[in-house]
Amino acid sequence: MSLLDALLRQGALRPVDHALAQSLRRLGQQDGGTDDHVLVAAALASSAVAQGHAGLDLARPHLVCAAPVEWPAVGEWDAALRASRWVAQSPADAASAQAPLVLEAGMLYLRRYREYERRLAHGLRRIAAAAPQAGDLQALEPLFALLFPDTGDDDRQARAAALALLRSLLLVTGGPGTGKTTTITRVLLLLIAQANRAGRPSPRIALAAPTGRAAERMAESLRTAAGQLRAIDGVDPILCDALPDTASTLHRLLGTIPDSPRFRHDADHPLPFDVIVVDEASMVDLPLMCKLVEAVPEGARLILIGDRDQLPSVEAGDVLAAITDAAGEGDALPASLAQALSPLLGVVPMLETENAGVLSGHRVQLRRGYRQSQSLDLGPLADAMRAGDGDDAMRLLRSGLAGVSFHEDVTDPLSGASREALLSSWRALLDLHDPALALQHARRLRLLTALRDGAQGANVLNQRIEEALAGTQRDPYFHGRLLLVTENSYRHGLFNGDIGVCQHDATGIPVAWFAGGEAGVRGFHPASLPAHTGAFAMTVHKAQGSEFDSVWLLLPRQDARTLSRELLYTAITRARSQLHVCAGEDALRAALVRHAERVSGLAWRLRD
Ligand SMILES: Nc1ncnc2c1ncn2[C@@H]1O[C@H](COP(=O)(O)OP(=O)(O)OP(=O)(O)O)[C@@H](O)[C@H]1O
Repeated sequence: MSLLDALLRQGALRPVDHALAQSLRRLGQQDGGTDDHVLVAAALASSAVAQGHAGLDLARPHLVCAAPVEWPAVGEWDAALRASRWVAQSPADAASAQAPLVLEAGMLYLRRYREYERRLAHGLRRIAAAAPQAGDLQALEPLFALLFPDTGDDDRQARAAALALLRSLLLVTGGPGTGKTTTITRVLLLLIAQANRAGRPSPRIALAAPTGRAAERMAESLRTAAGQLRAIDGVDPILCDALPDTASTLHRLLGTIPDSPRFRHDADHPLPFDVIVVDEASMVDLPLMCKLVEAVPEGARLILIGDRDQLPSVEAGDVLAAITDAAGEGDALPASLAQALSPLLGVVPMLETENAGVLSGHRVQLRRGYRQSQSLDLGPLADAMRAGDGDDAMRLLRSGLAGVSFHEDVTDPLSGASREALLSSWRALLDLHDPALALQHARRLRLLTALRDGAQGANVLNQRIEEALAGTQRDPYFHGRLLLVTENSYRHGLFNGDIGVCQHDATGIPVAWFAGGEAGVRGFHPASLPAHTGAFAMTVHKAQGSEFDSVWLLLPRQDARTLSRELLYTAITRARSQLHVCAGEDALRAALVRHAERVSGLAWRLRD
């Protein structure tokens, strides 16, 4: 039996992956057939994209397919692909310009994804290469000193702000509460001051994030940070007035075209902004990042903010990780840059070479956490999980960190002692009649799970919670039910990940309320809503970009492929003041061993 048939028989391929291989087999029949190695690689390249990889790494097919089969030797596979008419080879293989597959640097891509990767790398290089007008940095020094009073070798927030003045492309990465938004607000204020001093109008600034909820949070944090700036003696309030106070989704920023994968803004119709700031960049996938970067106009700045240790985007990507890898880990700056920034930063570590790569000196990793909640000591556990250190994570969980409760071996938090703790919080929603208050209350508690389906999946958990709150004969939109929107609807202004609450009006008619709009809340008839589901429990993937006062994390009884250290890290860092972890040691350790690694060629495309 051929390897392709064996994979199919084992259920290791989706019908669509198999269909691609089958069509190549059929088309190749007149020319003496297509090698089985090529067919398998084609099916796996298609499957790879569905699993978030940019393509198939021939040396690591197990990342795409866990079937217990013997994979072809890399050399043999590579030779078969090179000999195939379906496979174009880099750099430019004119003879097979229409080939559906591309082989490059040991990776087999579906042509479209290789193009996204190539175009994204090209676009990032273009932005990084543009040096913005620095102006007189000395003149900005008094404002800079007010905004960053602790400037010293170790103040990375100050480093990020100073770099933003001289760089068109900047990545600001860091864990929750490391001051990413605070820093960016100050960066924007400096850019406004810089323009005004030079007699130019304030820059046109766009704030965006991949989901509606993340955009809302970004705008909220920015408004808070702007409020803090106004309180600093000596900061001109007119500069603060020029700060943006709203953010949109990336889709809205780029302008969706109904039934088209294209956007209104692209390379030919660039975005009408001078500074584009994107939060939660780890959630942006390869095609979207490519389209965004291409729409950044010549001379504009792009600032990407994110936490690379979080779960990568569901779609093909892990773009942020690849870009940060290309930018390098170190803090040292090329000598010319370090010297240029010395009026603001004093002495900074310098690189030994000026040519350390196109993205060197374009990234700052913020390390110090500022959101110190007395009640929640998450830092050490987050560090252990990020590092995949099972021993340390188990020790910390068992030792009882402030605000962290470990319910070891609990596989069902909806039964036993924890049941009432969870239900009583949600029951309070049944008695609230003010939608704004109910939405606020909804942020207090969330049950997060790694799975969508099965007894420990979000769907079943929601059904059980809803039954406990409103009975078996319940109205599907009972008063107090929480809803999660699962698709973007521009018509409604509702986006994947938005949370709403159902309330019955005085006449008993159900209305689904969501945050937003002039009044702070917007009501919809439930029948008119875009696709949605219950939201008392949700998957960690859906919770990305949101925070809750109290998080209950449930891990599956047995190891599951979706478990990874990134999933655990993302889940626990959603908690603001209390974290409950319901898990067994085996599942926890298995999750921490697994790295949600994504195959991508972006880092090498950006490196030289
Ligand atoms: N340099 C600083 N000194 C004191 N407090 C700070 C500093 N930087 C940030 N903070 C405070 O820390 C808290 C978190 O800051 P901020 O919201 O900017 O972090 P963040 O990294 O954007 O968080 P998140 O990942 O949740 O978006 C805020 O209350 C902010 O005021």
